Amino acid sequence: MALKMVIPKGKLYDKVAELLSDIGLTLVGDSRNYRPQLFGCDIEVKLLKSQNIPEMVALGQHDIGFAGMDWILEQEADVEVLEDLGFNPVKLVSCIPEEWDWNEVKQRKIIVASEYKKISAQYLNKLGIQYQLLRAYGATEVFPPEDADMVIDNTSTGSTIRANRLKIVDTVMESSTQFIANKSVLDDPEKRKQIDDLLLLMRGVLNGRKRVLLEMNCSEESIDRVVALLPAMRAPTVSRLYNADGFAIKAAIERKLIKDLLPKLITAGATDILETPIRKVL
Ligand SMILES: Nc1ncnc2c1ncn2[C@@H]1O[C@H](COP(=O)(O)OP(=O)(O)OP(=O)(O)O)[C@@H](O)[C@H]1O
Ligand SMILES: O=P(O)(O)OC[C@H]1O[C@H](OP(=O)(O)OP(=O)(O)O)[C@H](O)[C@@H]1O
Repeated sequence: MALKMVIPKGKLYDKVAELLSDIGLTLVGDSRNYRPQLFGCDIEVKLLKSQNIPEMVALGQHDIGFAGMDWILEQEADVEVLEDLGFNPVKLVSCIPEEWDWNEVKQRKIIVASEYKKISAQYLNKLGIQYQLLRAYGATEVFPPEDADMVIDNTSTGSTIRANRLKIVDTVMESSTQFIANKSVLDDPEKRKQIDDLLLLMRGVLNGRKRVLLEMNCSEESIDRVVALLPAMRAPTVSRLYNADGFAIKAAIERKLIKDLLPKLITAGATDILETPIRKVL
């Protein structure tokens, strides 16, 4: 039977669609079609609001899906988290009006607006303060000061918090997009194999995005200096140049090291340096 996959519409969609495309599965459908086709495999796809996904996967309506960790925890969804994809990172923060003193606010009973009722209650209970929770349905940051004393909401750039003249008092949790599965589906050997294969390819793509492939030439005299600079996955590949003195070197290097590494390689004697993206590391 076809594997059933649920994909978040909204903010999380683009990164998930890009990942699927990078593993060779292309989503086809217009933006109002919530049942796109996934070409290249036997997987049935449906789009849902990301808040509905953890519950639907836990119930077994869908075998696998993608959802923010915030909504997995908020719904206490009993799903298997297969991989933290790291996409769309946010922090859930508690905020009060900019000019208020948090130590004073803590002393009285406060009204707290949030879309995350369970996570908020757990946080506020831990603080040991008196509160009343108000379920927000978006635009949470606009509630204070007239309609609430505090908000607990997600933030990415912080611009919505600043624009509404709020300040952060605590980080309640961090969240990013997770690849999840229904727990009992993993007991089905055929579906398990399909899911494991998807996971292998996704991890290959995520690892590939962290690295680039560097190729360069160098002379006999500089080879030891150049190789010593290369923090390759294992050891760099070194081969002799045909009909010439010197070597060709190839190594997969962490992307974040490249900026500092390239000038050092040139100083050490590397020439003809090529940097290319890596699609997958398996
Ligand atoms: N500004 C943001 N940047 C990155 N991720 C976000 C941001 N806002 C929310 N998210 C994440 O997106 C998921 C869905 O949140 P939310 O309901 O706010 O967005 P949406 O349903 O995609 O958007 P909308 O309600 O505007 O259609 C959550 O897991 C949340 O953590
Ligand atoms: O830190 P920032 O980069 O400003 O992003 C955070 C804001 O983005 C989301 O709002 P959204 O645009 O989805 O509106 P909503 O509050 O109506 O859900 C979220 O709920 C925050 O309000």
